[in-house]
Amino acid sequence: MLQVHGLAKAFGPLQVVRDLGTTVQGGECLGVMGPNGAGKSTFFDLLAGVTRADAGRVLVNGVDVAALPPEARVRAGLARAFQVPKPFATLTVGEHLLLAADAGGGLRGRAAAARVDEVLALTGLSRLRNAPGGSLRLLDRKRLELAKALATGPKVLLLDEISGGLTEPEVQALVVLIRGLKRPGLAILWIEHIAHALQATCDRILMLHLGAKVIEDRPDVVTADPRVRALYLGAAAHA
Ligand SMILES: Nc1ncnc2c1ncn2[C@@H]1O[C@H](COP(=O)(O)OP(=O)(O)OP(=O)(O)O)[C@@H](O)[C@H]1O
Repeated sequence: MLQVHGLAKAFGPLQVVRDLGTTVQGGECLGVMGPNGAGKSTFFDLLAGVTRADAGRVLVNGVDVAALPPEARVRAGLARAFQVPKPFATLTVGEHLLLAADAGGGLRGRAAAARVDEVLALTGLSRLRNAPGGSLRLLDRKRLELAKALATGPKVLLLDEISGGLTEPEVQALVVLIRGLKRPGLAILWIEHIAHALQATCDRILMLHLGAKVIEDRPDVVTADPRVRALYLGAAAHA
């Protein structure tokens, strides 16, 4: 579903992403971890096309999207959900999703309405279909952020620290939701600092440090790896 080869980006003298590659199949979830400044957000920016890579290929279902602008990448099947959801205060939940199904998914009329119904059910938002965005509590704003990405009909879903700011029970609710999204036609990549959320959801974890891959393996293998433990303990010691 997603193949990344030789991705690289420097900001001036600072090499932020170095020769990064991975493959995420449909039905898989890849967790992305790393200390602050490791290059995680830049990695997603390069996938989504908001930052142009210096080198590398990004294939979505075999189609190289690396030269495309962000909106074309959404139409090619790449969708992203952000840490801080910013819904329109007066648009309803349903209206947000109709917009996403239209602008990002190219759907109109009954097809768009059917997509909205499906996504509302998947994300547990059916009861809030007519609620204005401004009235939602944080967890429901996170659900809406996810739902907007899903309404575009993605093949690859990028989750950018979407647990940020949630309480522990709310994180658990989000984990249940994301686990329920795993299906053959969808590859999920999830940047998160909350290790247990990734362990409960992801098939593999990719650990980044200074823009390069340290390890990519099963969650239990990654969390037991001495390099990973040193990185996180080191980060804690300097915090
Ligand atoms: N537009 C930019 N110009 C210059 N440097 C940048 C730019 N964007 C990011 N950086 C630098 O690139 C490095 C990686 O940043 P990035 O935000 O990708 O890390 P991160 O792993 O997502 O960190 P965090 O966990 O704190 O969000 C950092 O040193 C950052 O200061």
